[in-house]
Amino acid sequence: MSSVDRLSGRASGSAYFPSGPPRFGPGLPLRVLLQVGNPAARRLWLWWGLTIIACITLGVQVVQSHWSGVPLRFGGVDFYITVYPPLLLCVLWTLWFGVSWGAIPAYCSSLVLALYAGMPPGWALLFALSNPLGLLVLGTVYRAIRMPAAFAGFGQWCFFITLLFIASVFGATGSFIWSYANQLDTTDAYAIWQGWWLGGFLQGLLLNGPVLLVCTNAVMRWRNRAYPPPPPAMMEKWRLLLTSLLVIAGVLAFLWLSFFLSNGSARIAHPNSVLEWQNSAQQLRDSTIAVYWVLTVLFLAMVFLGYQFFSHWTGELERVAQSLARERDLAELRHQETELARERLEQANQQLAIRMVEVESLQHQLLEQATRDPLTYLFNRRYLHDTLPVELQRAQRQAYPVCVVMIDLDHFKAVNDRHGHAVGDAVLLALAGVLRTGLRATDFTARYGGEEFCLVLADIQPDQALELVQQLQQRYAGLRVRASDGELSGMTFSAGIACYPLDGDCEDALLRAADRALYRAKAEGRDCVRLA
Ligand SMILES: Nc1nc2c(ncn2[C@@H]2O[C@H](COP(=O)(O)OP(=O)(O)OP(=O)(O)O)[C@@H](O)[C@H]2O)c(=O)[nH]1
Repeated sequence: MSSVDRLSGRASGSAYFPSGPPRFGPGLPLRVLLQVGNPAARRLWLWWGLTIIACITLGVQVVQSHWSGVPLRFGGVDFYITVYPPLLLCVLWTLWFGVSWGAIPAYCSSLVLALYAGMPPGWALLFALSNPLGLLVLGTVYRAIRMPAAFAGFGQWCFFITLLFIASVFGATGSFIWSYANQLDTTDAYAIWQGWWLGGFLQGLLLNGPVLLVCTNAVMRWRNRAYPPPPPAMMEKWRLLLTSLLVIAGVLAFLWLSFFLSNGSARIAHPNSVLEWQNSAQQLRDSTIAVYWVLTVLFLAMVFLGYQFFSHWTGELERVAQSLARERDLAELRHQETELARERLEQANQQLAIRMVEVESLQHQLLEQATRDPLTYLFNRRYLHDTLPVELQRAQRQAYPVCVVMIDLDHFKAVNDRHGHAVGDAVLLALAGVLRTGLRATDFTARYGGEEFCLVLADIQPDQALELVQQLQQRYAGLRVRASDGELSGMTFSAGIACYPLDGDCEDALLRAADRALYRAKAEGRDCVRLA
């Protein structure tokens, strides 16, 4: 049974006792008898009604047959054993279904019995309370402690015997009312009282005991099936308080009633004779001592029961507290672990995001390095070879011309030789600037070799391309590049133009055609542009 079930309070038989045989829980309320449509309620009506009738009949039979106080000699001492069959049935109903189920038949039978025996109605109403008082103690304590219903094991039998003894003593207080109402003398009163509680105790032990042993489990299972018990509630606390108060009240009432009625009996029996009065007084003293002995035993039994009760409850509470603490610790641990895992995951995610940015940047750098010329930062030859075929396919699909222009600087070696490589680089950078800014967004420039450049001009006619390249030549010629001994100016380049699809329909053919045109431009004096 989980703590959730405990907290939600769902009916589950016994939340504090997750497994094992059924236990005595709260009594079945009498109002279940109102559910007339319920077959279980009809069965209860039948059996309970029969019980009430049987109790009344048997009660009357007790008076008719003079069963109260059957003498029994044991160890030289006379005992009087009262046989009271209704109590047998009432004990069973009390334990199996609740105090009301046993107390009502017990009250009815005692009342009818007393009236039948001629007791005045006022006394009869009081007298009939004695057996229900004993049953109340029996049933309430059993339910408050929630004893197992199995009646197996030494401890449970000790508990049953002890409680049965107390219940019998309480139940026997009626004997004093009986003696007083029938004006019996003190000796008879104590004999009846003794027989009454001893008889109740013995018949409970010898006759109820075996029935309880054999039938309780089955009856409780039937009851739990027909009426699922509610979960244990804090109500048990006031049940405990009520039980304790009842026990104390019962003892006080017992003391008061016994001495009061005994004195009354003695006076009634010997109104004139002093000697007999003294004898009666002596008997009263002896009897008082006997009563104190009983009370001592009663007290010890209560201590035993109290100890059982508190050890049971403190044990249960400790177990529940420990289990809750364990669950709480476990939950805290799980929470901490989850938090830790969440933090680690967050850190890992952050690291991953940083790495992703780094990888993306590296990829970008690699792509740049792979496709750009490091000096001029124009595209390189590899990019040209990757892109030109794609551009030609697009031109083919959309049917527009593409011009490929090969540019080669004139006498560039002389620049290097005369001014040094740094100035040569500056010249290359200056031309790259002219090419980058002089073309449309759809065109691109690649550095083809050392001082060779290749332009790819989309959707342009050869004469337009010629015009464009000549403009570039003019801008290049107008550049001023700083050199060690002044400025370089009037620089020139030669160019050859090949056009798709006129001069070739693939990259190789176009490049070769443009190269040939360039060669012609060089051969024809440089600083000029030739069409393939
Ligand atoms: N500064 C510099 N020089 C380069 C670079 N790449 C190639 N060169 C030089 O470019 C020169 C090319 O010389 P040539 O092939 O003889 O051509 P040219 O001197 O321009 O003569 P023509 O092309 O016939 O007009 C060589 O001196 C190379 O060293 C570079 O990145 N930087």
